Amino acid sequence: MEESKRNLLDEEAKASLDIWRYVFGFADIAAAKCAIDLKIPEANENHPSSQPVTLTELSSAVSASPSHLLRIMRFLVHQGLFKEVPTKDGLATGYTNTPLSRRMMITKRDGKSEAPLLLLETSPEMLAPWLKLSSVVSSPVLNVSTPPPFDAVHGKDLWSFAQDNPCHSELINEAMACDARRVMPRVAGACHGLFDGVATVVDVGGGTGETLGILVKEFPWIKGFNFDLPHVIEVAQVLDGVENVEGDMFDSIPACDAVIIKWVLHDWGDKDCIKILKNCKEAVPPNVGKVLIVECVIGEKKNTMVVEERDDKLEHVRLQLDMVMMVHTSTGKERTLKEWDFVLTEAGFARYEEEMSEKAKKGRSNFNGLHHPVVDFWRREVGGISSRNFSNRFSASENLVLRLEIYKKLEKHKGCVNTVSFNAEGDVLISGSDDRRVVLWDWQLGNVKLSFHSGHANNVFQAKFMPFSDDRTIVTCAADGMVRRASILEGDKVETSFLGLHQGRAHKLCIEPGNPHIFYTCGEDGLVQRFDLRTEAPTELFTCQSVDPRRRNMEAIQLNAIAIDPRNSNLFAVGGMDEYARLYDVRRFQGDGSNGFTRAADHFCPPHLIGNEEVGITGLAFSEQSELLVSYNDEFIYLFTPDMGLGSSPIPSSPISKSSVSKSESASSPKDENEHLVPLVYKGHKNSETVKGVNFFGPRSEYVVSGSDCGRIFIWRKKGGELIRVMEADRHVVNCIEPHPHIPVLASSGIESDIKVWTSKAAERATLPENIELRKRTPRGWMYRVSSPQELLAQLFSLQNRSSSSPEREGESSSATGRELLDLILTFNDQSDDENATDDEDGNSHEDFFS
Ligand SMILES: C[S@@+](CC[C@H](N)C(=O)[O-])C[C@H]1O[C@@H](n2cnc3c(N)ncnc32)[C@H](O)[C@@H]1O
Repeated sequence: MEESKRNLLDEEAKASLDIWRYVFGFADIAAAKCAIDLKIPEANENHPSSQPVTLTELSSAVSASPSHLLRIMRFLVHQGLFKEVPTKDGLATGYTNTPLSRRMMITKRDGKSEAPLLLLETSPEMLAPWLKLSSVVSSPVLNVSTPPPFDAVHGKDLWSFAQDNPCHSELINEAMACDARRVMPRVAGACHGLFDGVATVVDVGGGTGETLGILVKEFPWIKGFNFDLPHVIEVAQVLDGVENVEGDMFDSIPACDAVIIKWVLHDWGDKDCIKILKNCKEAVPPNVGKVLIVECVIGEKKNTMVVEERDDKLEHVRLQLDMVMMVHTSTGKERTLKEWDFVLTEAGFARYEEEMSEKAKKGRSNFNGLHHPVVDFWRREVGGISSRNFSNRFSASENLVLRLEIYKKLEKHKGCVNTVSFNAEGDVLISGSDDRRVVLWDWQLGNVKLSFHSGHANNVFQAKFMPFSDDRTIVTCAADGMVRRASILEGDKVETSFLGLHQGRAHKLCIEPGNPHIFYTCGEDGLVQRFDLRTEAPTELFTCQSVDPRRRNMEAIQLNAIAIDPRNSNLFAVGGMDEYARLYDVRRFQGDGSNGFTRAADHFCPPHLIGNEEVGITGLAFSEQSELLVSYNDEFIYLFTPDMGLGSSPIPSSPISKSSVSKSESASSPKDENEHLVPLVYKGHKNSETVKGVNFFGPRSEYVVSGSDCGRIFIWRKKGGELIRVMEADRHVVNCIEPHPHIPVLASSGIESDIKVWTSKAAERATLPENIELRKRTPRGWMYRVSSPQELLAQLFSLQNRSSSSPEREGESSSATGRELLDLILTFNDQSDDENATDDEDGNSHEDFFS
């Protein structure tokens, strides 16, 4: 037989069967509704013997006539809704549930049951308008004379009808809530990061609040506002973290950081839809606000007029839903991407992003999706970029900086916390403390994931995860001069080992970006070492020396800070006890520690500080644009662009000037003719005590952050240097501020033993405090925190060595050395008065580690 003929016959055969789906199709729905009404799935599920339920047992459980029930069950078993299987003794048969019938349990609120939706759609009020479908279609234009089907039957639109009929309103609300339970956990899962930094969310047309209830549980920092018509709000749930607000979305929507609008826009035609979207847009802050739309997208037609083979069997459901809109709403419709584009553009949204649910995505490739995520789409005001980039763009918002407030205080350490940093993913925070312990935190929950002794004999100054080590390799440096490695083994067992040593304290380490093996350390001995975890011993790169040729090889510059340029990991900068930040190029290292490499490739110093012996550098950071941020003690923070360098041999204008340029004089009248070469300055904080870090904040380093001796955190706009935020953090000095790698979250620590995690959750935007002048505090002496007699001795020896190995220093600045010595002793006395015993959890005292 010819192929075309055979096809025709096949089609005929199929049609002769399919026709009955239409003739008696309603029987499927009605029988399912009957099962729900009688609670047959519940009777099967709750049968005490966990045996198949016999007909007699079932009829008694649901109070139904056995003969009718038998026919209903025969039909539903044939439909695959229930199974009929032999009882254990094999003497009879009984019924059991299937996954499908479990989705029809009206008493279940598990996110799977669709029974309330089925009951709504099969209610007489919703069924009657279906019979009027043809009248809408035959009418060329929707106008007063041909009202939409629902209005034609009930004399008013659905929402007015619901307002006047509380029982029907309850059916709608229950149906919507059951859908929210199914969809929202998926939306929340896919929105990872989307709500970071979002303090307030309004759910427009939120029904009785189920959607927001799920969101605020998932993202507990959110304050939710459930916004709906008064008759819905009257019966809305009272939920923690959710406020119910009545109103009309066509008038206005309460101001918030983000709007969610789920299954609402499809109820309305384009004109109304654009009006609602405009109101959503107005409710959120310009440029950074988010509008999250949860709706389905109908597949586009191809030229052949065949619906694009888009993804999955759900396309049928989407098209059914479009029919529902035609019957039950006045102007509502499901939209294709093009149609969504139209309403979004008309509403003034410049950018948006479409996101498929994971299941819908999978369905695209394997066509077996029996799942029912009709909702597979949401859009964001800021779009066209990946989720991570999206959150990054978001984190740059000044609005978020102004809403930063303490989200969690992490309490476990028993001494000052000298270092905090995040892992690459950003879900774990690592800290190190004077108590010599390292703690890994689930900072979102505020829980300790792991706490272990670093193996250091003194205050841990830095602890960082090595990249691509699955967060199992940690490197540390400390006041004992040691550099150590901690390996997290199976069962969270930790092994620590010695890697290298500095004479005097080892303040900082920096890791080559993306390299799981290589990092650098610097210490008060002026030494910079390169560690490669694949080799046994570190490489001593060089000892930092004075820029003055007469002093070279005589006096090491104590180093406090080291940072790698993220754009060129060959370049790193160091800073310490003089005025110059030095930039080195590791490629110039020749292996013998001589000539080329020991000289820095470039030097940076604000002109007015050149020759100033009083200042030193405590913190360094590179921006994403290779700018270098330098924090000076007893002075300010400066931002150097790469072209501001003084070269490899900056020669002080005169013999090292003791009569340095006075700060105020130079700050107000920089001596640079090239105005653009003067580094930007950030002022207001105080950096006299401790070795204070400095950092950038924001995905493109839009902000500069620093702690202060007054216990506050200062945030400046990088561009222009304007101070925009001063946050109360600690009672004492704040040393360390670390930004989260992806989202607008900060961690801070200092002299107190807790860590503060800051998120943008404040309801109000903060303003600058009236009086930013610093509180007077008794200085403890710059950079001296001496917590044991042993450390005091070590510091004294170090000081003595530095002086004796530097006759010039002795000659020129013996008074400075004497002052350092006095500071040191006074500081120790001061601290030993109020210092608690810092025995760690293992019961080890400091002495144990010295022995
Ligand atoms: C299809 S339901 C969606 C409910 C909920 N968003 C969900 O998906 O579970 C539409 C909601 O929009 C609400 N609504 C209708 N007109 C409104 C208006 N003018 N202002 C605010 N809400 C409205 C209805 O009361 C209803 O709760």
